Amino acid sequence: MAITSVPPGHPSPARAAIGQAVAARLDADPRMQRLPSDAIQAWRCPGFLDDANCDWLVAMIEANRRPSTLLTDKGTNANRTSDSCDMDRHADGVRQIDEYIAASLGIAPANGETMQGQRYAPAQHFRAHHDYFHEGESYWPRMRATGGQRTWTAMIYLNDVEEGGATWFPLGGVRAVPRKGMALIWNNMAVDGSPNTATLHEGMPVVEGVKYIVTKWFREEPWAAARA
Ligand SMILES: O=C(O)CCC(=O)C(=O)O
Ligand SMILES: [Fe+2]
Repeated sequence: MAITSVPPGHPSPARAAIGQAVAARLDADPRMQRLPSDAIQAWRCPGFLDDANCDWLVAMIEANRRPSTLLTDKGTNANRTSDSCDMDRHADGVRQIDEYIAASLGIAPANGETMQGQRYAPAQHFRAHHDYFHEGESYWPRMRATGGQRTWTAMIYLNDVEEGGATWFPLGGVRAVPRKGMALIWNNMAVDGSPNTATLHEGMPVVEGVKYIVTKWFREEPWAAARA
């Protein structure tokens, strides 16, 4: 996930096929709005999750949050200053939301990593990064063996933020402003199935208020921890 100058990975027909199938499904879903970009495939979906489920997830994040960690050879936690928590995928409520997100993308729930909750207080942010794994970094063999690349990301904003906290793709030309219940969904791969460097994105600093989100990262294959 660190930003390096070496190519982050290679083309992959399997990932290209996943990208095509999910994009076609989202384009056919009247709830989804494709975001204009030549460089990345991204959709927003206002009202994806209802208020009661958003409030329930916020309460879970409040109960379980701890300072965020990052998977990288170079980064430090200064890159991600929010609090995070893993949502228990087996818990009643989380499982249904997991399945709802997976069904919306048309990806098997088993390919989804554990849903992550995040809370950003004023000035907290998630600096520019890619969600895919850099295949040159030391963690890659371990990731390849446990589900492979992160292909798609689905994020849900759980509240309205007074000011700040937008998700910005500076190379993709996309900026999403948090709205309670809105989903932001994007393909981390390019059309040829290689990691798309233009998916670089950041969670901009919250200026006023608190920002809550949940993120689902989907692997190209079933995620090892979910196979058990
Ligand atoms: O907080 C945001 O808007 C971005 C979060 C993000 O990039 C992630 O969870 O991977
Ligand atoms: Fe991200």
